[in-house]
Amino acid sequence: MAAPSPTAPEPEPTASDTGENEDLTAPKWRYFDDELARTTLWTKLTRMPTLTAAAVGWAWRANRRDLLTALIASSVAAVLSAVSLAWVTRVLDALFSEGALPSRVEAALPAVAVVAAVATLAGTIRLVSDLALARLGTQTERIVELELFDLTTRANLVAFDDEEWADAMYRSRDRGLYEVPRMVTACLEVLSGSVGLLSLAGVLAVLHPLLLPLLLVSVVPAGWAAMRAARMEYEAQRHLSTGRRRRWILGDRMASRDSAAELRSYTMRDSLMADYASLADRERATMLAVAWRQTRVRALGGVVGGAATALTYAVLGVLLVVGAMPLAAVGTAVLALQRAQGGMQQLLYSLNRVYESGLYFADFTEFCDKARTALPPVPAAPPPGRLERVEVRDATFTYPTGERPALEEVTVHVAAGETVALVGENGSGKSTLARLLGGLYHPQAGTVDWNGVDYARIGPAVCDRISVIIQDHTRWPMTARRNITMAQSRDEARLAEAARLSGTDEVVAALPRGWDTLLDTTFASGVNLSGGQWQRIADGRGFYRVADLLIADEPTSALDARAEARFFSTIHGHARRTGAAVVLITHRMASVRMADRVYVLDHGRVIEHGTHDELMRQDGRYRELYTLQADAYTDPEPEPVPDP
Ligand SMILES: Nc1ncnc2c1ncn2[C@@H]1O[C@H](COP(=O)(O)OP(=O)(O)OP(=O)(O)O)[C@@H](O)[C@H]1O
Repeated sequence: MAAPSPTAPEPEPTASDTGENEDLTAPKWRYFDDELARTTLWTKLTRMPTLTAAAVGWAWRANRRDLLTALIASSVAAVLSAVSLAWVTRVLDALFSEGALPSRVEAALPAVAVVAAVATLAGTIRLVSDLALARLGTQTERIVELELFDLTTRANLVAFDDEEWADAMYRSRDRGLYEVPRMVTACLEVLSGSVGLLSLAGVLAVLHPLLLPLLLVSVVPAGWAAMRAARMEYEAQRHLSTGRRRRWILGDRMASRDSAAELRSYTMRDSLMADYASLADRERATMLAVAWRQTRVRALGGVVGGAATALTYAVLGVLLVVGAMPLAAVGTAVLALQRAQGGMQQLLYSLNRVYESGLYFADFTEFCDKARTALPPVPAAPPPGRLERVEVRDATFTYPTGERPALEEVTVHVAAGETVALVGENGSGKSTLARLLGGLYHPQAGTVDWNGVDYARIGPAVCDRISVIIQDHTRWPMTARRNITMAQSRDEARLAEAARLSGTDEVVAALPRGWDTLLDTTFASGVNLSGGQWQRIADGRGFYRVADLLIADEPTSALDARAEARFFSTIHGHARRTGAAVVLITHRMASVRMADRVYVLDHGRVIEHGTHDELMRQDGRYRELYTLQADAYTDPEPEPVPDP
């Protein structure tokens, strides 16, 4: 396709160019939204026992004393407030009795004292319960977090390449982590709310059995309206969530340092602002519509509820007139019904929360169970000894999402004191083989042995003897020192040596606080490094680790020419200097020459191997790749100068 001429007029950006019409399909973390939208109150009620039991289990593990305190205190407080109500009848009895007002008030005083004392006690106990509940929430959050990260940091690396597993982990981290404590709190609220309602129902039943159906009639309309309004809000949030996330991402791009340069050079401002405004308008319109519909539902609930309350009071009036209930009992019943209405609304709200959080909670526990199956097996062999020889034999490895093997029947070996190079074109399987050698992946067929013992039998302990300079190294948000020492103990002499070998010494010399400089610009004292400087840090990390096998995967891709030359001369001497085995992956063919052996990979298979000289004589892929690169550095033949 011909490139547009620089003078041609710019075509107007279309809606899809600006992202307006992009398909904002529901993201994976809104996994349960459709299910939530379909479920009825009955489904919620039937799933309550299982969900509650599981949540109480977590709370029990978090802090059983707080759990018991919250449970007992909230139930006692609920019962006590019903008891105080029962005593209100006596107060009213005394006040409505025959006689002079002062003597009636005097007669009511003991009951008033009891009501006040019981209400104060109930309030105090409720405070204790609230405190225990708040403590329980944070403690549950803590153990849930620890459980999740314990599993994610121990699971086999290959699990992260499984899309389903990765999605489940994302959901667990994104929602599960905070839904579990919410679920615990909501469960306890449902339990105490139920006790409260039961106690109030008991008071009403004592006053007159007919009051129980009246209670139901008076709370149902308001409860229904509350549920409907909550559902509307929830569905609107669900509908808006993807757009919101997109708006959030756009906002981030417009305010972040990383995208600031491209935003300006590609003049993206107007287009991004337009996208942002259109998403914000859509959100505002939806929320206004919801507010209006909620108001209508609440009004309807209010009218029907008002009618139901009027009916209730009418029945109470009839009971009073026919002498079925004394005036004092009717007064208490009015109070009890009002309290029960509030309690019922709160209970329905908590029930809804239990169910919503419960779905994410169940997903979280399912993920934990799944993650436990992805943990490395218990080692069947003792920790490995000093390396003599690592050997990959007939190894075949396929990624969980891979359609074909990334490595097929690969056999390579490296002995202590040797340097072996892996070469091949992009995607030929070099990094995958490096990860097999590093004990990070295990082949589905064939073996990887350390001194003749299968890595699978040794378990993660094999990593203690290996140092890997990873191609996509991590920029750890820690000090320069910790970026090199990582989890190993601090050794200044080794640190200085690793820094010298990798060129990190030059980087650190220019840092404001030297080794103690924080390499993370999200903190005020943090600094930013260039890509090549980060590469030096990653290389230094590889040299610092005391290891029998050093695997360097593209360790110089970001280095300048001088740093690269120094690195290769260092790494070639490393095996001889330390007695370690070195596996080097690089596209710089000139630096492969010095390796003791070179393996050439193609489509996951080893197609050639030998020394540089042997491979050059074979006239195969190695020679082709080597010559291609060497030619690029050779001056073209000078054109013959024509005779004058
Ligand atoms: N996480 C993954 N999930 C699925 N397939 C993967 C994954 N990582 C790599 N692959 C595939 O495995 C094959 C080998 O990839 P690998 O990274 O080992 O190649 P490489 O030789 O190191 O490439 P490069 O020179 O580009 O670094 C490729 O086809 C790649 O697409």
